[in-house]
Amino acid sequence: MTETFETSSVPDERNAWRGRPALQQPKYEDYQELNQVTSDLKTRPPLVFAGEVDKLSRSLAAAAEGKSFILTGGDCAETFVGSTADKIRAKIQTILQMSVVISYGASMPVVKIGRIAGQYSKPRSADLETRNGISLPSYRGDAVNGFGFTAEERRPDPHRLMEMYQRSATSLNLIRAFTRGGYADLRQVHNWNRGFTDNPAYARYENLAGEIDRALRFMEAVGSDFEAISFVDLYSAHEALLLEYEDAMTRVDSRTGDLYNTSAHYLWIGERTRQLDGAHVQQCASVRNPIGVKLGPTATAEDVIALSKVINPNNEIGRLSLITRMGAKQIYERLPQLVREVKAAGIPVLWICDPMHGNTVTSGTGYKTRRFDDIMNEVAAFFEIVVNEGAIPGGIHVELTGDDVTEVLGGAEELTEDALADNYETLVDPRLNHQQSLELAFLVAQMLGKC
Ligand SMILES: O=C[C@H](O)[C@H](O)COP(=O)(O)O
Ligand SMILES: C=C(OP(=O)(O)O)C(=O)O
Ligand SMILES: [Mn+2]
Repeated sequence: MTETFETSSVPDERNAWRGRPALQQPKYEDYQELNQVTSDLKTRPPLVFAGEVDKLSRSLAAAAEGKSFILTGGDCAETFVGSTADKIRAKIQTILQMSVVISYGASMPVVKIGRIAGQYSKPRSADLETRNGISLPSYRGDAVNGFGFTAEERRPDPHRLMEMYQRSATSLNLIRAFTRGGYADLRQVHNWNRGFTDNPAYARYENLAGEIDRALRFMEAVGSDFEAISFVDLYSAHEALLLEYEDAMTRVDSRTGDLYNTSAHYLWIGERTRQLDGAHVQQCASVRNPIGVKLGPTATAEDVIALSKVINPNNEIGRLSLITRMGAKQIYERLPQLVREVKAAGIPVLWICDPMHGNTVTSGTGYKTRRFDDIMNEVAAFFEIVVNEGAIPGGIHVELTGDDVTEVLGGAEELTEDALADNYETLVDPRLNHQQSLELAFLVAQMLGKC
């Protein structure tokens, strides 16, 4: 049967989230205006297709069994003006390079997922931001309001949801072109590198690319079929935060009658919105997309078991990923017991490490930043702990950019507090720059190789 999406006969689960407590939502002035936008969105074509989502689900199942590894990366908060061809290409290139480093180093297929084409909304710690005695609503991502510190900019505007859709569509179009049209061909492995090879990460990558090149030339010489290396699958992902947007993009798959959220392939529920009876959990439970849940240091095995009952009642492998973000200081205290008890409960989960969100600090110069060493230490600890408990370290989830930003302290180039000001671009959380991302990939390859 041809895959189409219909909005007509809508199953009841679709609306089950309504009426549940919904945290971190914009407070719109005019809900009629919101309804106009969401009615329009409901008529728009899906951004992703059920068949693609199902393919990703199978790959996540493989990762849960240790047969592949998940790499999720991209901005903390995408911006509309930052959704340009150059910036998206640089992010894709970074993800491709990291996955080559990991799969070559650890002989493991890497499933590539971008926090791209939809990561436009943010949960915030505080509803208001105060500067010089003036308080305004916090910036909640370009899908909600503007970053500029004026009342007008900070007013939540429902029309931004339509722009989120449009930007996501053009970004996905570009991703599809890059990953299908020759750019992602493994024979381009050298061309993805850039910068000077006196940079340790680039030099290391250059060596590895040389080895891959020789192997490919050998394969070519013996007449291998190169179809499989000429394109890659790069899936899209974002935090499923804005309930009305995600609802408008949820469609019935005509092949099966099942609901799919067609705004992205993979969706995750944030640490701040993972309440068992909350709207976010209910909404994600109703769709067939694979779902991730962020878990901070207060998460317990009881939380996870209860969440699994709601989100993954049939215990499908790969459907539920647990994205732990404990922080380098707390991981040894929190993660071992969590993994042990979840394993003892016998529920299938995919363990993923987010080494970013438990390691946020403010620099002496006032920047929101992270230490590269903390990030590396949390990843290394994650592997050690998960393996020790007899479970499988299935992936990493990181905030990165393909650009040479100065947002995370340290790394081979030893970025200092003073250097943060040079090229600090993020509107919310600090991201690994291009070379720090590669350095992390080498660590992952090493850790994975030991498993
Ligand atoms: O990824 C995002 C941030 O950690 C989250 O939005 C909270 O940030 P805040 O504490 O600056 O509000
Ligand atoms: C807000 C985020 O994470 P968490 O929900 O883990 O704080 C994020 O991934 O940007
Ligand atoms: Mn973030």
